[in-house]
Amino acid sequence: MVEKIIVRGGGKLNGSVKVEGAKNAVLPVIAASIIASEGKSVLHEVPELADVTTINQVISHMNAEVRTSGNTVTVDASQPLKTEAPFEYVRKMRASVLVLGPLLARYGHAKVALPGGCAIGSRPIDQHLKGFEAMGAEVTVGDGYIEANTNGRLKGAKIYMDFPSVGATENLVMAAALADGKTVIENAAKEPEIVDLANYLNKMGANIVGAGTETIKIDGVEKLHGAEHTIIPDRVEAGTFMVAAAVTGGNILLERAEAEHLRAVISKLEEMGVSVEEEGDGLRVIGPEQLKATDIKTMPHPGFPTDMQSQMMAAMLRAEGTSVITETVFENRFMHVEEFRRMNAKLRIEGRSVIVDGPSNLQGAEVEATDLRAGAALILAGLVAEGATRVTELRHIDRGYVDLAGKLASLGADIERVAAPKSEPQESLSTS
Ligand SMILES: CC(=O)N[C@H]1[C@@H](OP(=O)(O)OP(=O)(O)OC[C@H]2O[C@@H](n3ccc(=O)[nH]c3=O)[C@H](O)[C@@H]2O)O[C@H](CO)[C@@H](O)[C@@H]1O
Ligand SMILES: C=C(OP(=O)(O)O)C(=O)O
Repeated sequence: MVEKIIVRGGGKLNGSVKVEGAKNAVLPVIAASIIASEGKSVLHEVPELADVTTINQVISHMNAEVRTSGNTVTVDASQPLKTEAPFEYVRKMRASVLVLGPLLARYGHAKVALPGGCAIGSRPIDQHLKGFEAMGAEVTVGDGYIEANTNGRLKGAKIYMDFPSVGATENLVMAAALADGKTVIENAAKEPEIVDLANYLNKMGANIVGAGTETIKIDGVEKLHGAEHTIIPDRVEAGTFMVAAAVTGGNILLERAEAEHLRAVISKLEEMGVSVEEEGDGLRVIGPEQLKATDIKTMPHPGFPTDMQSQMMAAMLRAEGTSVITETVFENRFMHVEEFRRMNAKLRIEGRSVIVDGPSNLQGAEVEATDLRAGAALILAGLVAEGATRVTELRHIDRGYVDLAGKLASLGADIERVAAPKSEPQESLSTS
């Protein structure tokens, strides 16, 4: 069914929202669950997202048994698995490539469709493949597939990553967990989701130290077993609701939000005049009457996260003065700028930066979610625009947000998700 979200700008948002388990933590954790040759894994706080359905389909296709009950997912991968992930899944979700490391480590073979480019850039996976090769795998790319093979176990290796890639770090940590000997990954990504994955793997019997720092050391073991694990809260979902409070001058309690994971976002919001205080197991966020301008540069963790760039741009549109936002992680993550312009936003792209002349007098318009965070950012702008904003291409938003419209409505937003008339063009399926 083709749907759209209609949001009408107006009041301040008030109330509380529970933060879901993190999309970017649960995807590698479910991928990692297929390494276990014994026992089941029981995963808690698994968000009901389209991407979670996709990764579950990928591993079910390989013969893993996946059971979902509310926010708990049980994975039994103890039976022999197929070692291939076809294009029909990888085109829906690039994170499907995270099964490469576990399959290669457990079976010495993996064949995964090559992910294409996507709305935010070309996103190569050379750092993943370079690491597998350093561990002794032979990697070939052809006919739209990546195929990796090794004779016997992978070998522990010293790997220097040219850039602290999140996905490459995850793939290599999973592969190294079952390798013969010690692996040291230098210039590793330090994101909280890497720490969550390492904690889960250690519960499965792995021997990983240093996750969350730039050097991760892994002593390979011969086999891993299923384990019970609770997924960390989603810092990007939390950050998105923080911006909702900021732009509307609202007062929102984010239950289960983890301040430690959100340092950069919190300090930038504070510079803009937003109050953020720890309360209970979460964060209370209070927006000011008038936001102030600020400058932001996206960086690998603990720098400012690229996944919050477009939402912060929405906040800058409401801020007094000139803000500059610079994207250094992805080559092309400004597709939302044109959509904001349709809403009468005053902003321009200069190279890798966007200059925002605030505050803009935002007006509702028909806009397209060009990627999942861009979609969220357009809704945030719609919360403070005059009239109705209609956001289409919701499949992107559904990849990463559980019932975003429903949660905002529960905080007092005038927002609804409706079926679009049949005469409108059907959504096409493209690489995410
Ligand atoms: C499922 C998941 O967790 N997705 C997150 C993950 O994506 P993902 O793991 O794809 O992001 P990476 O950290 O790998 O990519 C960052 C940059 O490095 C480049 N690169 C990456 C790998 C490689 O082999 N070669 C290469 O050139 C990419 O094109 C990109 O420009 O981290 C990103 C950066 O925080 C987030 O925006 C995504 O939400
Ligand atoms: C870019 C994102 O995700 P993915 O890497 O899954 O495309 C995101 O979560 O903002």
